[in-house]
Amino acid sequence: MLKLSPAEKGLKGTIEVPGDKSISHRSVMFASVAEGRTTVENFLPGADCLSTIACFQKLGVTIERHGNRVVVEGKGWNGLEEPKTVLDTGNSGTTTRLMLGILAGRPFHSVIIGDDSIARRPMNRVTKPLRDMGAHIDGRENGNFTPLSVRGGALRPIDYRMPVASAQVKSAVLLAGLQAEGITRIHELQPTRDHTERMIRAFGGSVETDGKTVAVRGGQALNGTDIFVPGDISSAAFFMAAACIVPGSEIILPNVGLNPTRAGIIEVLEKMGASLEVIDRSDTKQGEQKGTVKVRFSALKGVEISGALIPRLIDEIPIIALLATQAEGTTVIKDAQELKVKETNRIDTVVEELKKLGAKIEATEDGMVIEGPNRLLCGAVDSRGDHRIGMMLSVASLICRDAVYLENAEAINVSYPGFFGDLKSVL
Ligand SMILES: O=C(O)C1=C[C@@H](OP(=O)(O)O)[C@@H](O)[C@H](O)C1
Ligand SMILES: C=C(OP(=O)(O)O)C(=O)O
Repeated sequence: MLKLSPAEKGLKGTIEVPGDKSISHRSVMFASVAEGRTTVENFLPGADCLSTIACFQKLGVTIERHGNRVVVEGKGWNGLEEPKTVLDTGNSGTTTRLMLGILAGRPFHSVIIGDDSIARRPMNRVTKPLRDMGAHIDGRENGNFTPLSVRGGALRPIDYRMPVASAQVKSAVLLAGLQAEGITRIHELQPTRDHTERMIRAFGGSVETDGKTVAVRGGQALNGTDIFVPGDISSAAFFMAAACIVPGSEIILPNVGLNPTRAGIIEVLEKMGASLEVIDRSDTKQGEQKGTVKVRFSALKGVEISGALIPRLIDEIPIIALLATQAEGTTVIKDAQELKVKETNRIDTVVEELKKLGAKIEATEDGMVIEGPNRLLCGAVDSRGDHRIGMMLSVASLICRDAVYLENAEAINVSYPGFFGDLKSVL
């Protein structure tokens, strides 16, 4: 159990958060199926992205990592080989679902397993469209849960109307579509993060998008390239929130990814009245936006968050819930039922863990309602193996009346291995 003490003064300083998790996964996946060498700079060495590297190594791809620099020797789609052992995706939904899209078109057998959390997360959202495209996928409960076994092969394109707003589903179908003969078209329920689309273009491919529909032609050549991964806005969000709620704080976060399909947290903070500034905006070579975010302690007010905004901040909802406990008035989060199928049921875990600290928070069918501001107390809390819950509770401890004891803090390594070091640097 980790003892976390309240902050004695405002948080001050500069934190360069590690590389974006979504982009790091995709960089290794695309590099593995492209022709030639790809060098990835500022790769996130979190447990999830290391699972992606290990899986593609088992598929016969030469991948070397030196800290945050990864070099992949791609030999094209046909360079992937039948793995001799199971592919372990660990705690990573992104690895599991996107890799299924790649394996769906490969003419060999493979088996995917993950940890206990992955074993509870629904996979039929990807196995269904991939089966419709011609892949043979089986698994527990008719292919809904790991372990999953895949025998891929010749795929036909699909015109797919997504039943959920999920970038993982969209990306799995796009990766299968790149291997199908003809044009695969995906109609999104709501726009979701578009890193896969940007990555296809970065590797020399083409993809058409109009904000609602994404279309890709199969059989395109993808070529190795150099990738720079911007900092993860989902990781930066924990320090943005810490700065907002600890009196006297001022934190500077350079090099944060600001892709508009991911940057909903910035809009919410502005709506809540946070003192926040974005400067030095620029684009990476792969067309991902980035910039420096400066945040100061601020008086916050409650807001309503719903609809198309939800997919643009889905992973930030746990930390938004904490912010809401310190905001004047009521915060209502709706249309967020997808939270139930993350690493944990994030509606229940957020509500139950924050209640232990005295928060006025209630779960609803598709989100939560929070009343603020209220002083948080102290006590023992549990990440329950969910990295984002672990980081949210660590930030909460900064404003608690007394020490907080955090169980399963190591889960944070999934997306932010240096989290506690970075936090200490601004205390
Ligand atoms: O595509 C991605 O990289 C991700 C998409 C989101 O999941 P869904 O697609 O399930 O919404 C997000 O929650 C996850 O952390 C990463
Ligand atoms: C939901 C998450 O990741 P994944 O789906 O890749 O496990 C997350 O990082 O919050």
